[in-house]
Amino acid sequence: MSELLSVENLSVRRSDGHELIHGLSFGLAPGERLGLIGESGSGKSLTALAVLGLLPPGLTAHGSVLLSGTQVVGAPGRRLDRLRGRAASVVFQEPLTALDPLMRIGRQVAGPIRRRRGLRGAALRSAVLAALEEVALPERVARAYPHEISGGQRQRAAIAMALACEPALLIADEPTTALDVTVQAEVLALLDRLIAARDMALLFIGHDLAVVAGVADRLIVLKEGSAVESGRTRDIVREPRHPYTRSLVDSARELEAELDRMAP
Ligand SMILES: Nc1ncnc2c1ncn2[C@@H]1O[C@H](COP(=O)(O)OP(=O)(O)OP(=O)(O)O)[C@@H](O)[C@H]1O
Repeated sequence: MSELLSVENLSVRRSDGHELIHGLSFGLAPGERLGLIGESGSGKSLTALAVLGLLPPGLTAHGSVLLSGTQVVGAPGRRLDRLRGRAASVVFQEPLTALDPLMRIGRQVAGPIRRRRGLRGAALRSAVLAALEEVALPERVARAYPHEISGGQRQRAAIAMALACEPALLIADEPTTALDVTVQAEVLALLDRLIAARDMALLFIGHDLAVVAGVADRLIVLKEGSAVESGRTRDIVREPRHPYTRSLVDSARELEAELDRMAP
């Protein structure tokens, strides 16, 4: 299978030379689901941003990131603009970062649909409603401003915007961490269904093993900017080799046992 994303020896450095990500390598084929797991500050978000060529000022990527055959490291912004959305789009932890507070949801979802599919007028309006329906949002949400809907609905709207570009790869950076547990489960099930239906590849980032293992077929365990373990999710959960991975598995099991005890 040809690779959609090929990351080779990726490092991220600060301008003073301090390295935050140390030589990561991984690949993703169409339809594959990879989870990046690690504690806060382990470098998950920087990896996602480096893949999209979106590192904040002062940080630089080194190595190679081939996204749909285009080299992202060192590429001019214009070339990457064409790639973002189509090759890969992203859903962040906090949906408000993706949403404009002063614009109604319908207009925001319309933006990427117009750019990607060139629709206008009535055709654009019905495509927006279809996109909202796909993420189980009622029609009235189109007329709402972000602050008028719930956190779960905002994240669904952000997912609709990310999917409107029909990306081959969806990067989801802690997409449910800011949500209540029940809403979290609904949004995860929705993502799972949409990704399967569109045969998209997924790079799913999270700190909660139970959540990441539930969506990803393969895992990379990150610690202090390095991959300490990688492999099939099933194998890692059954037989973690690195002590850090073992601690993640143990705490996920403890939580599970605790929930079992609390269950009526
Ligand atoms: N703009 C920046 N300038 C300097 N250092 C940064 C910058 N952004 C992140 N870092 C540092 O890089 C390291 C990795 O950060 P990153 O945000 O990728 O972690 P993370 O695993 O995504 O954590 P979280 O789960 O809290 O989002 C951290 O030590 C962080 O302090």
